[in-house]
Amino acid sequence: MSRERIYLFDTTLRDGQQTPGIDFSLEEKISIARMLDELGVDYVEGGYPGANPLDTAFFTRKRTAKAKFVAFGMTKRVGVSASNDPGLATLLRAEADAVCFVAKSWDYHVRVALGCTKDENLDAIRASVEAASAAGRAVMVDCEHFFDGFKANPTYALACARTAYEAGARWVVLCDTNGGTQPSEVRAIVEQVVRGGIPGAQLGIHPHNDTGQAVANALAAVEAGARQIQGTLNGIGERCGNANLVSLIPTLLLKPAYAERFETGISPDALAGITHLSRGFDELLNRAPDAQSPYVGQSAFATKAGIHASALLKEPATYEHVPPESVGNRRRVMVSDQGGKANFVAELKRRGIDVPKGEGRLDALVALVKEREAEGYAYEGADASFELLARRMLDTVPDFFHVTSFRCTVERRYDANGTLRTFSEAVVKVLIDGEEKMSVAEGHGPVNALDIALRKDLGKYQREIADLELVDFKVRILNGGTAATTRVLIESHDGAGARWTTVGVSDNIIDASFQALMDSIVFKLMKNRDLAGRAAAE
Ligand SMILES: CC(=O)SCCNC(=O)CCNC(=O)[C@H](O)C(C)(C)COP(=O)(O)OP(=O)(O)OC[C@H]1O[C@@H](n2cnc3c(N)ncnc32)[C@H](O)[C@@H]1OP(=O)(O)O
Ligand SMILES: CC(=O)C(=O)O
Repeated sequence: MSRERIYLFDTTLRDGQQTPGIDFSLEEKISIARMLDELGVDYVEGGYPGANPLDTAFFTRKRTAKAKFVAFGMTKRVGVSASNDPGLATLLRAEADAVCFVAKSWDYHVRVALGCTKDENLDAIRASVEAASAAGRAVMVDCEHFFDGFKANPTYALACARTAYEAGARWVVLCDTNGGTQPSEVRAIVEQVVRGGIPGAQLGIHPHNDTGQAVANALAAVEAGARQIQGTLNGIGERCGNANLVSLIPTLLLKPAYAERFETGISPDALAGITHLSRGFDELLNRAPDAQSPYVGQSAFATKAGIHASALLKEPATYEHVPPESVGNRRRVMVSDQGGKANFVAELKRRGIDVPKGEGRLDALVALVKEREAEGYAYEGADASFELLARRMLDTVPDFFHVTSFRCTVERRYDANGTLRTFSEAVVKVLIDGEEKMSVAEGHGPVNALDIALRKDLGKYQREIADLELVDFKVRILNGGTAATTRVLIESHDGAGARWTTVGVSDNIIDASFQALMDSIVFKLMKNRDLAGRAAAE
């Protein structure tokens, strides 16, 4: 049975640019357009030429090789002809394969926002579509607020959509601009539009995520007949975002309900690169990826639960809805107080430690981890501290050096210029091969001073830790008050590109930080000797 084609339209560079806090540079727009082109979407909407110099510059040449490159803009203004509308002229001068107009389709907006008659708006839609078609562009019309408009005045909303279709638009796109429409309403309204004379093969959906259902709304529209979906990478977009193409694409390709009926332009290889793409896009946005993101998040195929891990390791399908490799993600069986022996055996194996499930020392390790987690440690996020703990119990960890004491002071006083400042100083005494070394350092705060002092003179190990860097420091107070237990997580990396996280817990924040720092240095020394860290680069 032949499958029907679903067309994917990406608006990361236009609606995504309307996300609070997101502002792409020209170079970023160029590289995102390339990423989308390689992914295999059908349309890349580049922005709004004429709205700002950057978007105008972006449209001085076509930015995609395979995908159709789309310029966005509003329909002509009422009161001027299409040929005399400066906004429309800029749009048609843009180097693009297609033009996507935003048109009003809610009579309330026509009255309040445009301040014109309903017929004048219909004329503007018709004239704009005809002008862009005459200029050789494929035309799409985003019917803004279509669903709210249809609920208020179905005859007029449908008239706007039909005007666009009859004037020659290739796609009429129904927008849930305010994002409040529910999937059942989307399905019912799209069905009525198809019955109202616009073929599904020319209908698209542009859902917003204000009730967390943009993806569900896109799928509901497809089920009702629409064949174009507009969305963005990682779901960015105005307010709560747009339909997340990174969630939609795997669903369309992997779920039989869609995969058996429809095809898209996305290849299985591109699908297998989607985790990498999604995380690379977050990197470009300079933000941490959402661990719980469907399909591509770090936790999407992770389990802490002992009962799950035990079955998962027998047959992955017991707890996985699709194979993680199909989207380029990986299975993670984590160790924590929720885990049983199966979690530990799997995680230890990944780290190169083979231990049978019946081994007594394994029971002791599981019990120790649960006991320490009750005290406040969290090993699921502190891979290196877990590995050191396990190796101390099941293997060996060399006694590289021994810190005999440390002291930190914080002083708040006026400096020589009369400015009130804080000064932090640390003194660390270390025993290496029976020889005691003392280091003193100043830092931006006590933990920084301690870190500098600890790493200032580690004798024969000094050169080995030169490329060790602390990249993140997280403090969590586990119970209230100034006498609270504090958990510190430190993320480190080295010149070889490996990353690892260590944990310390104490009722003193400096002591908790010190434990995490010590684990990080010992782990690095172990890693240098190939005694640990086989999983640290993953
Ligand atoms: C739902 C969406 O996401 S649509 C996309 C929204 N994105 C953007 O607005 C980003 C880019 N926009 C801009 O840079 C500017 O708004 C511009 C350049 C387009 C227009 O700027 P200005 O001319 O200064 O107008 P301003 O932004 O103040 O107001 C919008 C005008 O467009 C009119 N307008 C809005 N939608 C339409 C439409 N579909 N067709 C015709 N006119 C429209 C409004 O009535 C208003 O006109 P008015 O100034 O006579 O009241
Ligand atoms: C066009 C658009 O972005 C919207 O209606 O939400």
